[in-house]
Amino acid sequence: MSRGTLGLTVLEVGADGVGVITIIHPPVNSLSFDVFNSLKESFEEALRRDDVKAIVVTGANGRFSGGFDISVFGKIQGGTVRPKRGYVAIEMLTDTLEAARKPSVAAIDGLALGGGLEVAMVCHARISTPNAQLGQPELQLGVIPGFGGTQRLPRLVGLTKGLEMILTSKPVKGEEACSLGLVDAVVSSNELLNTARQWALDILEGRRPWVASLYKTDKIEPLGEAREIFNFARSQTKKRAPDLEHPLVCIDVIEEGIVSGPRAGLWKEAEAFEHLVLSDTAKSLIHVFYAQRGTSKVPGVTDRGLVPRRVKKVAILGGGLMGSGIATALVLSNYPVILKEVNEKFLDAGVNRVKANLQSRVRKGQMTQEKFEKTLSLLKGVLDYESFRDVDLVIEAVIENVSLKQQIFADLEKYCAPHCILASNTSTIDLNLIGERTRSQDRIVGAHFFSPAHVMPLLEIVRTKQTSPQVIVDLLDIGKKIKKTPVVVGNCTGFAVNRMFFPYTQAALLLVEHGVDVYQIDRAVVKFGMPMGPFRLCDLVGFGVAAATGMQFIENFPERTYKSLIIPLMQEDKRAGETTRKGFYVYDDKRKARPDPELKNYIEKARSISGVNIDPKLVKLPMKDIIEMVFFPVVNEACRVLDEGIAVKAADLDISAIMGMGFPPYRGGIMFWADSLGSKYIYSRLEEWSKSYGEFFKPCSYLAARAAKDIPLSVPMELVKSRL
Ligand SMILES: C[C@H](O)CC(=O)SCCNC(=O)CCNC(=O)[C@H](O)C(C)(C)COP(=O)(O)OP(=O)(O)OC[C@H]1O[C@@H](n2cnc3c(N)ncnc32)[C@H](O)[C@@H]1OP(=O)(O)O
Repeated sequence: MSRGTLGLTVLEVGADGVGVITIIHPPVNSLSFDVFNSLKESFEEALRRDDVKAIVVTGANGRFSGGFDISVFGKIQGGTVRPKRGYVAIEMLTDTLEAARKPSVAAIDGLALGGGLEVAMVCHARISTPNAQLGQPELQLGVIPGFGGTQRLPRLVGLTKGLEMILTSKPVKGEEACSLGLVDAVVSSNELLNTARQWALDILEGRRPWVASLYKTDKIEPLGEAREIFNFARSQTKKRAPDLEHPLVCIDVIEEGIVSGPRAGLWKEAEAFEHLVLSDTAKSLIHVFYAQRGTSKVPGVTDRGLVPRRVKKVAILGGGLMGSGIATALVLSNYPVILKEVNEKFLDAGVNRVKANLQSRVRKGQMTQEKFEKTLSLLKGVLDYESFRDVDLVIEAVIENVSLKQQIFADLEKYCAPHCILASNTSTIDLNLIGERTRSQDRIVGAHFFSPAHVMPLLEIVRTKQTSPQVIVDLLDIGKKIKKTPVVVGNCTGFAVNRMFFPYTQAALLLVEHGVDVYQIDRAVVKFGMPMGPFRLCDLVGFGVAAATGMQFIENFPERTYKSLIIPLMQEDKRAGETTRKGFYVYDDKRKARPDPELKNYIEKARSISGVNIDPKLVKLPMKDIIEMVFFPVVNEACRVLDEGIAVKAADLDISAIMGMGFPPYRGGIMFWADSLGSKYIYSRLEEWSKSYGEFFKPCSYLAARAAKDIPLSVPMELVKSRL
């Protein structure tokens, strides 16, 4: 047995002559250097000992391994750890484990991801359970598989599938892995170890093949064909992620192995990995990995030892777009749901929306007909509150009308059990106001979903000063169960995401009125990595929604509102965005957007009414400046949100921006990106623009204070106080 502080492996030798090496590093058995060193020692011991004839590698507590220990990336980036090139991939895995004179079999339960799968692939066979997940998700972290995965996976499953698995980062489950040739047999968890032991002995005695996957060639196409596959993958990758370097490097590395042989491929992989791990993209994506997990750690709430209560049944009020989307998300995660509407017609429409959402999954092959029936049977439509007595959570998703919501919450208090959580999906109305006519303030909470609610990954959990920590812990748990990333925020107009969205749209409108081309802004923003520009998004959301949300901000934050007339003028002409086929763009039958030459008339009219002149400096504004003028006001607002305590930490705003606004994850989120540019720089730019274009750009006091001492925006306040 070898021990390390960051995990270890244990070798146990059975009477059958099989040495079982177990990776132990909770919670996911990640592979730190301690684990690797211990793995090498355990292996060498197994090879030395005469009572060991064959080896099985497995992971403790039903998880093979979640891959290389991601926390080590930070140490490599910080220069405190400098791994020797090729040490793990070549010296250890290839020349010690794969080349061993005793056969080894990987017994995979739970997870074999990244480095975990790479360890499994150097074994001479793999047995997995049906639910095991096997994959190479490294590209999601801005790196490539670095322990031989680029070479072995394509040799086991074929080039096309290997490229697909690596480029999409999507894992496959046991059965599929078996049909692809990635694993050799699928058995239940109970049978896993015994089957793997026997398999290892069978290899030893020649009853099963002894395969070194690095040298397999039977699934690799002839060179000409392989090159075509690589070129196709390159062109698809460039289309999907034009700004990212690492997916293309990954294709080059795989190709090197096919063209020059797998050992050359391993060396190229090692070299590329070393370079990529230090890239800004990897730093950003690794930050996002931790930030995403950090959203469910809320000081004063999740550190009290509270256990989430079991939510057995949920009721939803309102079967509109939001209500039906939320219902879909819940039934998809096996929650029985009651959907309440005010009359049969609306109820039918609501239920049909849920049905359509589920049917679209069946059409896309993501759900069987049988599962569809079963999932839909979890939904029950009702017209009154009678069946609300045994629900544990209600989510109100009716129209944004204060008195209606107040009435609903007063009714809920009468009909629901005292423990039932009373949540509202409001995106604008103060929760204190909504609960004014109840005495249930401690169980009133916001559950703000984003449309379409069954697709968008973010859930804002909005707490008031009275919301009990238990209710927040319960909602965090439900959020995770329905596969959302929950972010806990304070109660204010717009919460975190809409607070950031508002200046984004406003800045874009301000620029247009001062002379920047609408389409140039959208192009710059898309080039920056957003899924679409602010104007295309306005068209998609519809001017009605955009204007209604805008009004909330104008009322609440008048001093920093830029009042553009472009949208109201278009609305006067019955242009409302994509639904009317005319907005900032015009749309054809297939909803394809084209620039509209008539748009300039509205812009000119808006300018003349508001007395705004074209600024020659802005007419040919470079891309970089467009991005800064659109996003620095967002940074400014994010600073206010943090300063007011609406968000708990900067990383939560990074996740809110990525999942709620579509901010490019490879830039690490809004605050992470801002810190890469520096608070001083952002402050000086905003200050300069506020002189030319008004209060809208005025840097807030949080930003000013940080800039004065050049302190990063994301450093927590407690750590900053002494420096300010
Ligand atoms: C050279 C090599 O090719 C490079 C690599 O191997 S890179 C690593 C590749 N592996 C990955 O990308 C897997 C990343 N992990 C995951 O996707 C998910 O954590 C998982 C599917 C393994 C488990 O998911 P889930 O059960 O929901 O638990 P989750 O909350 O995500 O993780 C549990 C804890 O394990 C940690 N963790 C997960 N994977 C980790 C890893 N590879 N390294 C270090 N910590 C890890 C998480 O940070 C979290 O810590 P916390 O409790 O302190 O917040």
